[in-house]
Amino acid sequence: MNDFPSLTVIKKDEGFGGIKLTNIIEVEKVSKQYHQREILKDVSFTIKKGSINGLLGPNGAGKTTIIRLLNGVIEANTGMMKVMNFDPKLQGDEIRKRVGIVTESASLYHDMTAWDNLVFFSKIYGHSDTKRITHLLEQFDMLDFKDQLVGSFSTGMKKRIALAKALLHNPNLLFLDEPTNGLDPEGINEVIHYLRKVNQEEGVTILICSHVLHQLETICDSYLFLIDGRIVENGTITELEDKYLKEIKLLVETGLKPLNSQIYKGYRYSRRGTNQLEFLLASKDQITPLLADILNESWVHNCEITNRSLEAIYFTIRGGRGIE
Ligand SMILES: Nc1ncnc2c1ncn2[C@@H]1O[C@H](COP(=O)(O)OP(=O)(O)OP(=O)(O)O)[C@@H](O)[C@H]1O
Repeated sequence: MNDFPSLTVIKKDEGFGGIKLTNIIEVEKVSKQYHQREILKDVSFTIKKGSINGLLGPNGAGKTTIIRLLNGVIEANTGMMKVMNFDPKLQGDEIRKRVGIVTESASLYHDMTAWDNLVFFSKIYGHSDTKRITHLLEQFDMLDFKDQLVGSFSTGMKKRIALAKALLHNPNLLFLDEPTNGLDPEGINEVIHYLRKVNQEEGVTILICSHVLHQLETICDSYLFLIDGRIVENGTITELEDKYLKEIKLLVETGLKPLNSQIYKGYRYSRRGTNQLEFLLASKDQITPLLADILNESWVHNCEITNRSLEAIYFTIRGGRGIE
């Protein structure tokens, strides 16, 4: 445990976009029990500074427990954790000063205006700064609504104010617990848009807990899969695809009419619509030669890999059992 790596050491590995990144969170062999029941088992992972990460797993997997441990709200039974080089067991206050949290309930006062809520919480945080509040309301396109009661807002607007609240004290790290729950597709896209903005413009590292996989696909750099209190897999989507996507399903919109109803030039396919053929390929390397062959004979208007989703990968990891 004493050889736990220091955050000040630049790691050999390259980060996202080729930039060298340090780890902002390091977790090693952590377990947590409640009343002799093991909730987290031998959990180890790292989170790189500046990245957006999905902590994915079904209800009861232990996601919220991990967030609470990282914030020093509860203590691990065994193992080692470092958050920004602080030990949550001993230096929870230091961590909480530098971390923003958005929980499902958002904890806003519904009978107060957006502005008054943010002023109230910034005073509690000891960061009473109206410029920061105005900036955040602008960032989340809520300045025009600052004098309205939070209780009158849509779920999406409340989420935006909850995000602003979590960012009042300029945190380095943001934890989000099920941030898209209760939102319609438009609201989900909005939250994802704002999270990306916060990550890019303020350099905030983000850890998102969710059991809804497809919503996170467009935003996360890296994923952790937590099942029954264990991290069963982690990596970027490319790493996970390389490991788990053993067969590619390629849907091609084309005028091609192969003579054989099952095989075209050695590639297995099935017809999905008048101008749609779905090919089964052994790897991505077969896509270019297949398309070149088709284009020799006919037109192609579109093509897409249909089984590369995070959900498909999750099902492979989990052996076909559903996440929700
Ligand atoms: N204070 C507690 N005392 C006893 N058991 C607890 C306590 N907190 C959580 N648990 C149990 O630990 C397990 C993991 O809970 P946790 O809330 O971390 O899961 P989760 O992955 O966040 O689930 P969800 O997606 O439903 O929020 C659950 O079985 C839960 O009942």
